[in-house]
Amino acid sequence: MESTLKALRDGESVLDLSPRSIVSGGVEDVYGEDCATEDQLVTPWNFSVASGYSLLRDPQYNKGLAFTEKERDAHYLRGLLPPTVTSQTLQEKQWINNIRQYQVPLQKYMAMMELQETNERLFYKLLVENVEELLPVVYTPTVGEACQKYGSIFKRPQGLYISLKEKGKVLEVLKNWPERSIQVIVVTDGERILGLGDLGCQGMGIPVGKLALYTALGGVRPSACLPITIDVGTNNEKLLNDEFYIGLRQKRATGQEYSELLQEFMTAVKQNYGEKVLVQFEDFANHNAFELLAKYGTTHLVFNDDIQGTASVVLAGVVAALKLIGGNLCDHTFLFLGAGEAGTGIAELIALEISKQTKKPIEETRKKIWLVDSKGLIVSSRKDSLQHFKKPWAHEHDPVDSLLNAVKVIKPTVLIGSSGVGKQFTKEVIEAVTSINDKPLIMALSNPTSQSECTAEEAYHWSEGRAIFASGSPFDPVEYKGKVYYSGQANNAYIFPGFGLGLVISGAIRVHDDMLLAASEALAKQVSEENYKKGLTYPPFSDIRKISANIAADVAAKAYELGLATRLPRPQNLVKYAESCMYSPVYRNYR
Ligand SMILES: NC(=O)C1=CN([C@@H]2O[C@H](COP(=O)(O)OP(=O)(O)OC[C@H]3O[C@@H](n4cnc5c(N)ncnc54)[C@H](OP(=O)(O)O)[C@@H]3O)[C@@H](O)[C@H]2O)C=CC1
Ligand SMILES: CC(=O)C(=O)O
Ligand SMILES: [Mg+2]
Repeated sequence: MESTLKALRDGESVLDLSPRSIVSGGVEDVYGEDCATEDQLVTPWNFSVASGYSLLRDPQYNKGLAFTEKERDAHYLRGLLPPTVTSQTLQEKQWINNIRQYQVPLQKYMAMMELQETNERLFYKLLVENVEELLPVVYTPTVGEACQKYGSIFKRPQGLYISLKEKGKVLEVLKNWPERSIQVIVVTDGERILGLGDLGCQGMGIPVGKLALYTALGGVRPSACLPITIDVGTNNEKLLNDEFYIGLRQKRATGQEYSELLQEFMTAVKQNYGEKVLVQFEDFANHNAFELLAKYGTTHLVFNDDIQGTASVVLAGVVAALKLIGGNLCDHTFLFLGAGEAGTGIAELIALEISKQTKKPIEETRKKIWLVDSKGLIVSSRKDSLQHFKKPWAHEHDPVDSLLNAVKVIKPTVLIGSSGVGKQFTKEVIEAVTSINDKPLIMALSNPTSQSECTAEEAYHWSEGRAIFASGSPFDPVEYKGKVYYSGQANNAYIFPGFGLGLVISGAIRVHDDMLLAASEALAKQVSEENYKKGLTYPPFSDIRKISANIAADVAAKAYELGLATRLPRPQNLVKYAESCMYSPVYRNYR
């Protein structure tokens, strides 16, 4: 046995070693796995060059039946594949046919994950070319269900898990990841997964899904993307008692223990990947999210998707909607249900944009924006007990206990849902906002679909077809009184892939609010007359690669303008440059 292992190590041929009977019965295998008794140690052998069998099992290089005759000869694939040679296009057709046969969304999700794990380029080609159909599968709403059931559907690990057990060893853990040149990290601690709450370690579905979109929608190479889940425990009793739960079985660590792990993580990230790696915080609970962004925003290239990406996408949708609802941004009155990351993040960016447009101080422009939280309208008499991120929105007003009453007294022209709680835009609420406006702009941002403040059907029916509606998770077109209504998807997926690409291609070292405004403007500009005619305030996702290239170009331009870009000299045509940097999932030929 030892001689066999030595031969393998030394690269000698072991193919002539015929299996021999051994004393304990059975047949000796050359790797020593099967013949070892359970208490003996075995060596987990692997080959370092992807060829033959290992090439077929390498998701980065596998092409399945699309390996050419020449490649089959050159890479020891003869006999490992049936004789047919197919094209990537035919494989795509086969996969989409198969996926369409699954009735259950979670089965579609699992099939897509299986493809990602076995043939990465085919996965991305399928996703890029069927983006409107497959986005709801790999992303919201289905990813929400996948996270809830992550433990029971778990097959192979994806991404990197950093738990409290790794405290003091985070740099070593990062070094276990097979790729060295990482450009984008999406990290969660699983405490606020969509509107589904604390899913602990099972939140991993979110960084994995977001990074799949970084590649498919924004063209960042998959090997440059690293999904990370930081596991500090969970307060979700159901998961703690679930035999299939994959995370630490303890209550969440908080305070110093939490911040020390995060500090170690952020330090290790910079040490391992350098100054220009983008860290996207995703689905942290708001009691950590704002603090992490403020703390690391000055020392790292960090971006909070829920606060900043959402703000940028919603501002774009509101600006685009002005063509349909009339007026300038400063003429509108905004009312939010939900004053957390998404709500206050959006509110602040709208106030900033109005301030820039009107040259009025932001303290002034905030006054047209009102927020309702679980305790009612945020007003000055509540100021002392409010979390810090709500305080700027505590305007002078009598207390108002409910959303419906807030609509009646504030008389908003724009109603935005960012509460994480479904069905809050009731018939009465939508009727009230419709009674004030000819065309009310209603955005139900909460994900997944089950948490949406209302459905598209409810918005159009209860407003008698007058609402301009967009939602965080997609809804099918709705027919009302013989007319078909199309709603847009107000989701940060429009922004973060292009935004991140812009940071990466310019070598930006910090994120600045003006970049968010630039991304927002770039997105709003992409809404065409044809989209407006359908009542849409976002362009279709089918154009997302072009949209992302435009967003990336404008974000990069802003980074150069602000002196935050390090990739010099600045490319002349940033759109073309962004496009040229984008990953294409078409198969490569192997020599
Ligand atoms: N479409 C998109 O692109 C995005 C959508 N989202 C979605 O937005 C939702 C919220 O996310 P986020 O802001 O990060 O969450 P947070 O937990 O930070 O904020 C939630 C807010 O909603 C309030 N709230 C909760 N329940 C009610 C209720 N019954 N009535 C009134 N207010 C209520 C909370 O009030 P209190 O403070 O009093 O507890 C809090 O202010 C999620 O569903 C998420 O999926 C988020 C990011 C992007
Ligand atoms: C879309 C998103 O980031 C969220 O719902 O949290
Ligand atoms: Mg999120």
